[in-house]
Amino acid sequence: MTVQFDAGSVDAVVLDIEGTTSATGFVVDVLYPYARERFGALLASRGDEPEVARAVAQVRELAGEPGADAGRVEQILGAWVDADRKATPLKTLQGILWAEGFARGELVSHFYPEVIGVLRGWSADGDGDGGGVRLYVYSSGSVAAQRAWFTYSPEGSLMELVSGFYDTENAGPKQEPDSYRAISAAVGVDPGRTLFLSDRLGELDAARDAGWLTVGVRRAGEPYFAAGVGGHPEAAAFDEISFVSTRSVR
Ligand SMILES: CSCCC(=O)C(=O)COP(=O)(O)O
Ligand SMILES: [Mg+2]
Repeated sequence: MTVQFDAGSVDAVVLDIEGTTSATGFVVDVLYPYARERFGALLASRGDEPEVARAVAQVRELAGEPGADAGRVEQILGAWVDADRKATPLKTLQGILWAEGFARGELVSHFYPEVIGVLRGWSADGDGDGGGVRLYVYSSGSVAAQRAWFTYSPEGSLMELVSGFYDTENAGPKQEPDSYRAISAAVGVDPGRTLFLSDRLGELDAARDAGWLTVGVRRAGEPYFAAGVGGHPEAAAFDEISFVSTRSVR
């Protein structure tokens, strides 16, 4: 279905990644195994690095196992991956490994075919003055992972398109309205002029509760396709969403 907004009524578009800009299948089949195979070595040889140590302490706390050794922490992480649990310390540790994998050229991110071109158009607004909407990312994947995702795309770096990155650490859980309020405060854009694109109803509801505009992105084959997006406007792809000028030309 097509969704139109009045050009000038939206200042910021905030993007979910998995299931929205990009295929869940790629995340689950490529990224998850890549990190999982490397958790053991990370915990064994780099457990003293502050970011790793902090995440491991959070794993122990969340699991209620303060005495968990490195082997047990690895097991817990594996169980969370199997359940696709979006736990912040899991995402931190995955993000460290993915960012290094992208930088080494072992990973290249995935975007649905129309996404990059549409984002370029929204960002530039098509008239050459670069005065389009500002683009942000809000994903359960860590900011480090998001930055690598947009740096190592199949079309090279897209970092110039993105004005800021938010995750469950710097904004909060994605199904809580307060997380969206925190992002609004950080980016300085009116909630009513901020549009969130996501595949998950709980996230869309939370964003709407915070006063944001929403579009549910329902792509065939994605895990949340059947669940639908409730009463939110919906689009099957980014090129079904447009910003249309209604100003009359004299
Ligand atoms: C580059 S982010 C990796 C994807 C990921 O781990 C994830 O949890 C994405 O969840 P999202 O909130 O984008 O649906
Ligand atoms: Mg998603």
